[in-house]
Amino acid sequence: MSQLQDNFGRRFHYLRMSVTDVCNFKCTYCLPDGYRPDGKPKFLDLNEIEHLVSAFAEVGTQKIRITGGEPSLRKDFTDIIRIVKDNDKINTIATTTNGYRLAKHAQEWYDAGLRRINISVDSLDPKMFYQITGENKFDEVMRGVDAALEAGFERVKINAVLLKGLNDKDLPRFLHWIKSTPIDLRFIELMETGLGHDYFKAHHLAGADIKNQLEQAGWQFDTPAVDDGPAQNFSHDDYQGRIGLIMPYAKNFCASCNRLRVSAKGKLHLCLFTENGVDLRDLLQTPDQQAELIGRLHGQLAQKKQTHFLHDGITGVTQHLASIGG
Ligand SMILES: Nc1nc2c(ncn2[C@@H]2O[C@H](COP(=O)(O)OP(=O)(O)OP(=O)(O)O)[C@@H](O)[C@H]2O)c(=O)[nH]1
Ligand SMILES: C[S@@+](CC[C@H](N)C(=O)[O-])C[C@H]1O[C@@H](n2cnc3c(N)ncnc32)[C@H](O)[C@@H]1O
Ligand code: SF4
Ligand code: SF4
Repeated sequence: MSQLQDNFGRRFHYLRMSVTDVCNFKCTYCLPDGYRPDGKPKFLDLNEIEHLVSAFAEVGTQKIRITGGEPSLRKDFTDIIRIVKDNDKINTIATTTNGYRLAKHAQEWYDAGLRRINISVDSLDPKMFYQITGENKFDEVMRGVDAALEAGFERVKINAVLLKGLNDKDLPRFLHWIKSTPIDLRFIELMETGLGHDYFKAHHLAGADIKNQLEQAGWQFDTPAVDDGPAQNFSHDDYQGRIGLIMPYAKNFCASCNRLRVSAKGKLHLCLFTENGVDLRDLLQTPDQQAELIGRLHGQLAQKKQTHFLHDGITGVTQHLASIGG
């Protein structure tokens, strides 16, 4: 089967698969009032996930990131990892987590086949962490980071959303941490979402400010590999860790887009800020639907737009990133 490609020559070998919308944190930029169930949600079950993974693998997907909401809230999270691992065509299994179950389960997830883990830590000041996430769990999450480092993951990345007036004084602490800790630290520019307009106005901070500070301190830009996504990465001889910047408002950010998304209820999203999701669930019920499912994927790829429209304040269907897994 042919590889998924859009009309702009971009190839899509990376699937961000959301497995739940539910989250136990209340990050002020994402779910400030916490998760609000909409009826009794029925998220993709293990069979549907297996069929989804199998179809995407057939059309060139090599990397799957399991995301959410908080993916580790699923009781069958380890089984989901195993399902992805059982597909020989997928060579990278990753997850993004708020880290609250990591201290207990890092080794179990690694043993099931998970190899890369991104953990959200918006501040290294426990009080600020609490203020941003609504949860007083800084120590627990940091124990999780240690457990991930010990479990032997190929990559441990830390995500911090840049927030004016909140964590914008934290750079020295973060730098001190990665001097002797081999993690990839990523600063993510706050993105506007449907419900986050006022928050965005109050707290958006351009990643370019951090980039200037890093360059002045001798950090070197790492030339991206062909298949790298949109993050800009930097390294420094005096530091064991590296730094990545995700700057979605920067020029040409979307040129290297290499990822597709499927929501926890089985909708394909061609972009994080797409106008609507396209239902795949009716074709996830039995293995013999795979050819039809692949046909739908190819048909949809032809509709993918060149960029997002965030500069015009158009956030599409995305009310908050927990609804699509970031
Ligand atoms: N606008 C936009 N933001 C993205 C994209 N990919 C990641 N991000 C942002 O970066 C956040 C963190 O991404 P992660 O879940 O850590 O995954 P990733 O950046 O793909 O990580 P790697 O696979 O390790 O490169 C997401 O939740 C988004 O906020 C993208 O394609 N477009
Ligand atoms: C939606 S969360 C899902 C996974 C998990 N719950 C976590 O927080 O890591 C994925 C990522 O999206 C980021 N994120 C959420 N809302 C955002 C926004 N408005 N702008 C930029 N990043 C955002 C979070 O910081 C997190 O790193
Ligand atoms: S960013 Fe992640 S941890 Fe925070 S509220 Fe959103 S889904 Fe939950
Ligand atoms: S904003 Fe949309 S098009 Fe741009 S990189 Fe992200 S997912 Fe791809």
